[in-house]
Amino acid sequence: MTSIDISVRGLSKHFGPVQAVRELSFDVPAGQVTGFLGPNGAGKTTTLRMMLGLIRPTAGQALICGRPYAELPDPRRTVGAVLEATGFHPGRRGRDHLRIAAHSAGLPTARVEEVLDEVGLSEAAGRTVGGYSLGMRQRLGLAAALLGDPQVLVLDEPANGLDPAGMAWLRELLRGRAASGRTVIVSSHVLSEVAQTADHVVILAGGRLTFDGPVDRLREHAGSLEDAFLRLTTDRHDPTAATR
Ligand SMILES: Nc1ncnc2c1ncn2[C@@H]1O[C@H](COP(=O)(O)OP(=O)(O)OP(=O)(O)O)[C@@H](O)[C@H]1O
Repeated sequence: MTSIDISVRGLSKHFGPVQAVRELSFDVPAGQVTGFLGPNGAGKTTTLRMMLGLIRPTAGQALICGRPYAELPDPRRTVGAVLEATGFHPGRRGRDHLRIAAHSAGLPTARVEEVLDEVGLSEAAGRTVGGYSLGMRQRLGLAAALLGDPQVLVLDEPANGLDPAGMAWLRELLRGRAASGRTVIVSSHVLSEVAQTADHVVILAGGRLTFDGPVDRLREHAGSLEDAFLRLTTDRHDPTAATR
């Protein structure tokens, strides 16, 4: 039986009158890449932030390895997350950013060179982050998330700023982690970006779940993946759309 590393149950979030996430329930299995998809404003980032305990749900809960994020005994080794490739000190070298992150998380600084190599930033590690491209900042964020070699990786739009070679590299890295039994959830508003990487897809529209199942089942919804995605994100009231 597949083990479940993240379970979301009845999760809702209102920001005043805005219903960002509505009664969302789904599981993220271990050993797979789960694509978390939906158009702009669908509620993806809000859901990921609730998973990571950064915002409080209006209702429901998200559990990681059976517990709310705040109750994980060793969160840095359990979950690595990249929500946005910002917040880096521009005058700090890439390597120093990771050393500080490792130190403050109680992780061995020896991991820094390993993750730099893993994300292809070893050569640029001595340069200050202010001179990094968006793609390089994405790689640095990912390196920080990998420091604790976590079981679960949560990535919000990690392909932003990556060139085609960078996308191919990211795909391989995520597939490799899933193949070693770890869990990856990766959000995107572009289906084609994750279709080749994901085994499992969760789609949101207007804060609601419209699809939850294997990528192959998504293909059965329409002639092409793009048609399926459009159908599932523009016709929110189709009662047959949400599948398990
Ligand atoms: N702090 C906030 N205050 C008020 N409204 C918010 C807040 N955060 C998100 N929202 C609203 O919640 C809805 C969902 O936003 P969210 O960022 O979760 O969507 P998303 O699917 O991640 O979109 P994108 O692909 O554009 O990043 C949007 O209508 C957004 O404007």
